Amino acid sequence: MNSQVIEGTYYSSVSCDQIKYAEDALICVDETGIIQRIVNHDDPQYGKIRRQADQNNSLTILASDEYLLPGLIDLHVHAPQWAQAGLALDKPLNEWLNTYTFPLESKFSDLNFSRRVYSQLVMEMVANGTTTVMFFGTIFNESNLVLAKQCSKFGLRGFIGKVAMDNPEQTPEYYRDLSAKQALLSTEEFIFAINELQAKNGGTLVPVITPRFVPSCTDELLAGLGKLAQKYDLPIQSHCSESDWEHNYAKERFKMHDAEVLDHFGLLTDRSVMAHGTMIDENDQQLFYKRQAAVAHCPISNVYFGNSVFPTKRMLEHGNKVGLGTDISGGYSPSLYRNMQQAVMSSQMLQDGVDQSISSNNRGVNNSRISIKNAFYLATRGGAEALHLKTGSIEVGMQADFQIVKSRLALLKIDPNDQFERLIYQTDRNDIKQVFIGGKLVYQN
Ligand SMILES: Nc1nc2[nH]cnc2c(=O)[nH]1
Repeated sequence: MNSQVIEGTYYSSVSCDQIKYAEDALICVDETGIIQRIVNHDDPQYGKIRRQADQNNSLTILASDEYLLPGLIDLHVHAPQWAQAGLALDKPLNEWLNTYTFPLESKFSDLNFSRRVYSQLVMEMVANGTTTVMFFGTIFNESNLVLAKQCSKFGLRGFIGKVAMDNPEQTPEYYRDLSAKQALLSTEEFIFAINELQAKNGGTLVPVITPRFVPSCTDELLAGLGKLAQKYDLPIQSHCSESDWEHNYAKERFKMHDAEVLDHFGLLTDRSVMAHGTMIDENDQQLFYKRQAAVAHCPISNVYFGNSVFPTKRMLEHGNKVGLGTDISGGYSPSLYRNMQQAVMSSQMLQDGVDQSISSNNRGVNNSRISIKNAFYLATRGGAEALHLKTGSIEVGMQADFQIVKSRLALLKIDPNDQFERLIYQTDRNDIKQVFIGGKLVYQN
């Protein structure tokens, strides 16, 4: 039984280079929120299915300048940092963390403050067409549960981590887990609490093992978190070789690269999503591939803190798993559209190089440019594959996570591929008319 039928033109990613497009299709969603059937205009059943849906009041008809797209998947968000999005991005990562970010995150022991920030953040993400998010919370479980409840309230699919950080040499006394043991206990309590909430509220709420990054954790904590991930078969998130500073820190402390350290402690698995990776080399890339671990590429944030451009094209060509992240608030924008645009722009700069005093032959890295289709893949299918979720594409059997986008300035008649490119470059929050998660309307503009 269809509980809902959407009639209109849709775009969906088929592979990293290919999109699917159909005009005036019927997207039929069953009562469990799964896409049950897609009926093309020339299908003999089209008229009958449309008529039935119309009679049942379950037909939504898109206007000729509206498009159905899959909901976007944000693989890297620091939820508490929404309160400072756009602040102090001229500082290097280490200074930004110590001067702005740790003091801010320490305020989330206040649950009223947490509620104010998280209700606005979750609403903002959904309004930007994002339907699944992998979040870092804070070290405070009660506050992390406020975030989880806000996700449930809006229906947002939330992967949420209690941040673990216990290294006295790299974290301030006012914002640190008391010990590795306490951080592990608190992580385990958080896993139980999220599982309970998920069982009660339904939707998708998943606890995530979250060592902040290698510098902020002791060996005991990293090892313990690796064991917890294995014991409960959970996703893992952290940062990996985000900047020169982080990359060199791992080399000094462990005589290894960040990726190898994470692997050594059992934190690089096929359920891992590691943010940034701007400094990873070919060996690290092979290791990610071998473990089937994903990278959350955060192109806006990388401009500020990355010290280099992530080699997206190289990773995709080697078959590595890659998705997209806003990295609020290393990235100032909650919009994955802004990040898709930036991913393409940054890749072009990697290809061309940026220092005009170097001859053009030697200035950049050949074959680095990605297309808007590649970027759309990262924000949809790539993210879903990283999280092992059946969402991110408009296909039978997938979750009905959708957005309806209104195209502006349709002044020219152009071909569907060009129209798609324009749509991804031009869309912003105001153009997103409706958002559905699991077939349920969760946002209306
Ligand atoms: N961008 C970013 N990198 C980090 N590395 C450790 N913590 C953080 C954080 O909050 N943001």
